[in-house]
Amino acid sequence: MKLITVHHPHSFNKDEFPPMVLALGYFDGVHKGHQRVIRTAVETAKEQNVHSAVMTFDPHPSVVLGHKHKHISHITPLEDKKDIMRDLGVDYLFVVRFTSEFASLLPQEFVDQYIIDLNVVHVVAGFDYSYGRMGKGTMETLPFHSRERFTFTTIPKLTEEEDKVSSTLVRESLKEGNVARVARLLGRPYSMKGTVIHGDKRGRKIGFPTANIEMAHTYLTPKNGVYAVRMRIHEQWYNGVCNVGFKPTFKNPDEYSLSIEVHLFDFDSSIYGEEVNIEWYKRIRDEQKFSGIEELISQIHKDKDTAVGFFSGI
Ligand SMILES: Cc1cc2nc3c(=O)[nH]c(=O)nc-3n(C[C@H](O)[C@H](O)[C@H](O)COP(=O)(O)O)c2cc1C
Ligand SMILES: Nc1ncnc2c1ncn2[C@@H]1O[C@H](COP(=O)(O)OP(=O)(O)OP(=O)(O)O)[C@@H](O)[C@H]1O
Repeated sequence: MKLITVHHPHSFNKDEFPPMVLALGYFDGVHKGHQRVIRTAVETAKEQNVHSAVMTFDPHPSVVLGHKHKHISHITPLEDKKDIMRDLGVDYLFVVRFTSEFASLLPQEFVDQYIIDLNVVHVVAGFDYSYGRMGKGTMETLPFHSRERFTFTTIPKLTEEEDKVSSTLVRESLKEGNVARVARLLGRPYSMKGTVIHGDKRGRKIGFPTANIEMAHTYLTPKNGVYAVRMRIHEQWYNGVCNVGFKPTFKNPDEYSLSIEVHLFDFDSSIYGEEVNIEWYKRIRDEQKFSGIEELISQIHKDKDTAVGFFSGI
């Protein structure tokens, strides 16, 4: 897959690219709705014997457009998005810098400069895709703006339990800790890359050694609490339990800092500095402040049983 970063105004012209089928969207999460859009682009390109392409933006438009909620954390940070696009068989990934100048392009200017001038012969986007200044361009206006230079496919709404599958719904589900729903929306478990760092070294003493994880990119963290997870180290997956939170049993509110720590089952090696991948499967409970270590230990035993039971059932 070729990665092309584009800064507005660009100076590419048609001859620099082969004919392409282009999927359009921000694609945070590359959820099942996005996958339909991208797979359709890849399949259509194969049928027409041309190349497939995806155009995404960076940073998220909300950062530049001054929305109340700016998305600076991601479901799939750009690095992970690239890997997923590659796995979906995309030939070209265009990452357009979403600047205020780019955002102010008229819909016709966007189509001329970012579709027609890049040698796109067919566009694929979802039913609610919008483009150009104030999002005035829609799938209804695309035939007019296309100047009959390309054709297009509109992907109908994909739903899950009557809700539209969307990046917003994935973000909300992560905020509620509903990682099981997130996995249904993404078509794969939520996953996060990171590095094992040093913690307070208390875990081993209480019989549950934990790997403290520093996230590699700007991931959204699921709601504080305890989860059944899998963690990959050196290509090998292990089951475990993860606590996301402040460890209120041991810390005072003035020293709260968020930690993500994983206790793996059947594992006993030193892994400081290792790069790992965590997959989130099921929320078990809220993080609690226990009145003593013994209570915490007996609760973690129960958490472990819950997670073992969960993994033996799938
Ligand atoms: C499955 C699991 C559940 C946990 N639940 C809580 C909790 O509810 N409250 C809390 O204060 N700490 C909780 N912890 C965090 C422990 O306090 C922490 O693992 C221990 O203090 C070791 O921290 P360290 O690795 O930084 O030394 C949990 C840890 C694990 C692995
Ligand atoms: N559920 C869906 N069904 C069909 N197409 C979708 C669906 N969700 C998104 N798309 C399409 O995928 C492309 C990328 O979507 P985009 O990332 O812009 O928004 P989104 O997933 O709807 O998230 P948000 O919650 O931020 O609006 C767009 O063309 C969009 O119309």
